[in-house]
Amino acid sequence: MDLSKYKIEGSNQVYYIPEFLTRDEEIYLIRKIQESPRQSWKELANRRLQLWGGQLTSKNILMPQPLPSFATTYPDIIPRLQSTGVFSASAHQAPNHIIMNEYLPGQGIMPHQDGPAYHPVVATISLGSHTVFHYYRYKNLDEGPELVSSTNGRIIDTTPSLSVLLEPRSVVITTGEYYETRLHGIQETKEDNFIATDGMIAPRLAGLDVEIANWKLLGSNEVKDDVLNGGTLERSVRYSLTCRDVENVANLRTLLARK
Ligand SMILES: O=C(O)CCC(=O)C(=O)O
Ligand SMILES: [Fe+2]
Repeated sequence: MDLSKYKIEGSNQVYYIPEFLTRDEEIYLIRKIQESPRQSWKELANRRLQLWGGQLTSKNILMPQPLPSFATTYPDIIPRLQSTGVFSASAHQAPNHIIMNEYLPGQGIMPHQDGPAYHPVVATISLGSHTVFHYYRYKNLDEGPELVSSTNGRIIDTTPSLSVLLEPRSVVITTGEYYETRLHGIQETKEDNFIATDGMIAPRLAGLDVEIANWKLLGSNEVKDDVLNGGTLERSVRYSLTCRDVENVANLRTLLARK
């Protein structure tokens, strides 16, 4: 697959592919998720999630479990992600782990980094609803006194450095410094309002007043019209599949050594 045409302008290491899954595949996956037993969910304070492919130990070793057939076979998400080439240098040349997050309207995820357990590539598939995904950078120590928020003692610049509108069925692939040195997050809002431009320059997200960096790559004409004409998109329930390759996987030898 020629990924270069999906590169988001202004990023050089983030790719956006609309319609990565078909509508039928999306409907099937959402049905499988909604049919899953209550105990397969992990409840967090402000959202819930499932782990597909196993749990990580405190030392970042994956205790592997088979991925469900609705990730490997129908739809064949794993081979499809492999065909993009972004996992060709990872330990298993394929994602072996998926975090499936559920977001109700008004739910989001605080700016964070994904950490060292994974090969530094993440593919995030959206189902059911759009969202707006922001990348943030840390401030340099010499940049201004307005200390707004921090993690690990470092100050996060609260103005996103890149903002991407994720349509249902799309995948966004984060690599390079966007994985290794930036943070990412989703704001807790029930709707997204856009500021129209003349169609020659990027439309903007109201409130934060940042550009929608992937506006030229959007797949749905309805979404594109809304975004370009200063419309509003209401969020509905979104399921996201965060697909990564965990480098260290437990085998019999590592299991015995743990004792
Ligand atoms: O749901 C998303 O789009 C992002 C999820 C995420 O960042 C994570 O699970 O680490
Ligand atoms: Fe993340």
